[in-house]
Amino acid sequence: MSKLRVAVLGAKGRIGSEAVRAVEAAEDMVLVAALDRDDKIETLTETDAQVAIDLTHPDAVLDNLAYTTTHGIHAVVGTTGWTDERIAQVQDWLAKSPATGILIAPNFSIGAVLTMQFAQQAARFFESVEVIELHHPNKADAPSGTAHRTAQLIAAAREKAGCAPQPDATSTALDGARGADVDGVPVHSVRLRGLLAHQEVLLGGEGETLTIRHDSLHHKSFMPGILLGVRRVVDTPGLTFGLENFLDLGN
Ligand SMILES: NC(=O)C1=CN([C@@H]2O[C@H](COP(=O)(O)OP(=O)(O)OC[C@H]3O[C@@H](n4cnc5c(N)ncnc54)[C@H](OP(=O)(O)O)[C@@H]3O)[C@@H](O)[C@H]2O)C=CC1
Ligand SMILES: O=C(O)C1=N[C@H](C(=O)O)C[C@H](O)C1
Repeated sequence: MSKLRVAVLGAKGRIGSEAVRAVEAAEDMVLVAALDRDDKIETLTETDAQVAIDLTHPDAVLDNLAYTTTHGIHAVVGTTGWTDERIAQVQDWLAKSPATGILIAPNFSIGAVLTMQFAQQAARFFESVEVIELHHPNKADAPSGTAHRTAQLIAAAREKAGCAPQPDATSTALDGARGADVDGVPVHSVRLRGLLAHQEVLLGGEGETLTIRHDSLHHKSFMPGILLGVRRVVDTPGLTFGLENFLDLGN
């Protein structure tokens, strides 16, 4: 069986450099390009890349996807900063290149994906729910893509179940004290030297609380998900949002 021809964009970055090692170590893949800022993206077509893994920056990812999609190169995207408008733009490009697949995953770690699933399941049973994400201080975006997605999933589950708005008597607050409001769910961002990527979902009801916590302690935690994404995206045309779609979770 021929090996998948894979390129990494953001190859010198924290997660990109780990992805380069993971692709090199994968028996069914060959690394054909490792590009970073200022490298020319045309290398992707020159090296006949089948899949590009984008781990760059929210400011760079759309230009990269414009190129890959136009040239029929599948993409596995970990870069954050996704809004409805940006996703609609990607869908437009895909409509003109219907055989191409793109996986955008807010988080490639299995534990983080499960955290999102558990939070979604639990959300309707508690009056209150808030999300705290904690990351290294070099992170560009806040809240994290994972926390943003977690809050969206929680809000959708609560709306579907007809939950009342969360209790909160705050009538005076410093700017930011109650976090960012994502569809009615407060999301708090901590940036702290020594951390990598961590998230807590706090749920509270009368006389009880439930805390769902996940910790990524090393960038290796994201690699099995990225490699799975590469293997699956080549047979999955169109946009897939979230690694859970490739995990056969049975829901
Ligand atoms: N989905 C997931 O599971 C995960 C997602 N991420 C996300 O991945 C992204 C990268 O994170 P991280 O590795 O920590 O960041 P880094 O800043 O360490 O790495 C990003 C790299 O991409 C380079 N870069 C910038 N623009 C381009 C471009 N146009 N083409 C190619 N390379 C470019 C940067 O260069 P320069 O330094 O010169 O700017 C840098 O080397 C973030 O959005 C982060 O949130 C991170 C971990 C897990
Ligand atoms: O920047 C990071 O480090 C991470 N980014 C992703 C996010 O914003 O959710 C995934 C993980 O949290 C690590």
